[in-house]
Amino acid sequence: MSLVLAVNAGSSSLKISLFRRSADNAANPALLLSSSTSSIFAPPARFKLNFVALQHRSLSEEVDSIYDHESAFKHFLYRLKEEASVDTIDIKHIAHRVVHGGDYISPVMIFEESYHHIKKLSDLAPLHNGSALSVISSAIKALPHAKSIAFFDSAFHKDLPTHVATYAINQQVAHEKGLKKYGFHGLSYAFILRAVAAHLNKAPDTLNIIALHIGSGASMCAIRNGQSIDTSMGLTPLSGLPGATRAGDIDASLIFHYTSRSPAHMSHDPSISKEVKVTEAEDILNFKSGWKALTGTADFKEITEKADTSVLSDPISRTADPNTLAFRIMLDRILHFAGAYHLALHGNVDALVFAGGVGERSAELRRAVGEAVACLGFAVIDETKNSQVNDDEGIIVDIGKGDERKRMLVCHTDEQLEMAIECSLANEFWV
Ligand SMILES: Nc1ncnc2c1ncn2[C@@H]1O[C@H](COP(=O)(O)OP(=O)(O)O)[C@@H](O)[C@H]1O
Ligand SMILES: CC(=O)OP(=O)(O)O
Ligand SMILES: [Mg+2]
Repeated sequence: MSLVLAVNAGSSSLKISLFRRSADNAANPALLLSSSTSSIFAPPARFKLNFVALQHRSLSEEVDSIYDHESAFKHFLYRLKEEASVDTIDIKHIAHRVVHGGDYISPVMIFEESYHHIKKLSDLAPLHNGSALSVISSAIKALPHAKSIAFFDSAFHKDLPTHVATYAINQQVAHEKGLKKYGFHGLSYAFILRAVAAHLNKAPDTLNIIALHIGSGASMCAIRNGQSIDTSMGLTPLSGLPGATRAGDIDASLIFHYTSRSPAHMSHDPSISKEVKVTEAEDILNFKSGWKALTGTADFKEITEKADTSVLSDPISRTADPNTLAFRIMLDRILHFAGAYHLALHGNVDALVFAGGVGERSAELRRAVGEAVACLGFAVIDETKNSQVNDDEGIIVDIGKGDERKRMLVCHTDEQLEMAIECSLANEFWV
């Protein structure tokens, strides 16, 4: 038996699915079980395991001993041994989501060289690559017979137009240091493209999509003829939309002012800029910002429940309530990119697609975005369909009122399944 274990280390979660590959139907790996550990850095972490092959028997527990991705992975292996009749020797491949691939534009087997390449990129994805590597090392130790393969988030954006990928800085330095827009959430966008193409019965390379992946990390992507032509994250997953603990786009100078000790000190000491340590700046912008910094919670559901959504359509709202403000900021930044991507696609858009933990679950955010983009010719959201979207529905849910205008869709994105499909189809990994 050939089993593929697909492991997705997100910034706040570890999602793992186990698939069976059959050689004569490699494009459709069969899901055997799935697991998710959420709130990894907001203890207690919640661990869930769902045995699809066993009438969906499931297990859900709070686990005090989980405090990072590696301990979450170890807990998964422990539960796999205890609860599932899976012989781990049958796990022939482990597909790992790695957020930053740098120059790697297709999946690679983990050997010493590729491991160090990913490690070198850790500074460019501080919430991700290190966590993924800790899980990769742990997996190699626990399942030494299996091939570990890295699948990169950045790969989907490999053909970004040069003018989109280039920052307006000294180009010699940019080339030497690889300072350009890479873009992330690519496994999710590849899955969304695949799923929307199947839903609309169109070839992926004819599809134009504005995709929103809104989770702890949030980004958007303009897809033209099946290819990413722009995306909101950049050199690192920090830029673009705010996230749970990420600032998103700011004036780059802000960080120098943020970290200065006091205005008096600043005006008298010309060497003030030397005080700003890169690590401190990154720590602030990646871990101590975002909607958690605005409201005190990383849980967008709680923010939505407390926010006063009645002020959303007021263009000059001056709300000071933190939850309303956090919601309003997300909406504002999403609309900023939606407008830009609509133009980049010359208004020729098949669908706007919501995905990610927030995108798939926040009917309020979808409603607010829907009301705003309707003026661009998108289908009006059917509130009954919108409020009834749930995790158990099909992969794509059409929440529009059913006309043939630009569609409004929700996609239950599945980065693990995307990796399993890509892994199963890649003959070079099966020789
Ligand atoms: N019902 C909900 N409404 C709004 N946000 C939600 C809901 N359920 C979960 N979320 C948010 O989804 C986010 C996690 O998204 P996810 O895509 O799973 O994260 P990760 O970036 O770790 O992959 C969390 O910020 C959580 O608060
Ligand atoms: C790239 C990124 O931000 O990923 P995640 O949303 O899984 O944290
Ligand atoms: Mg994620």
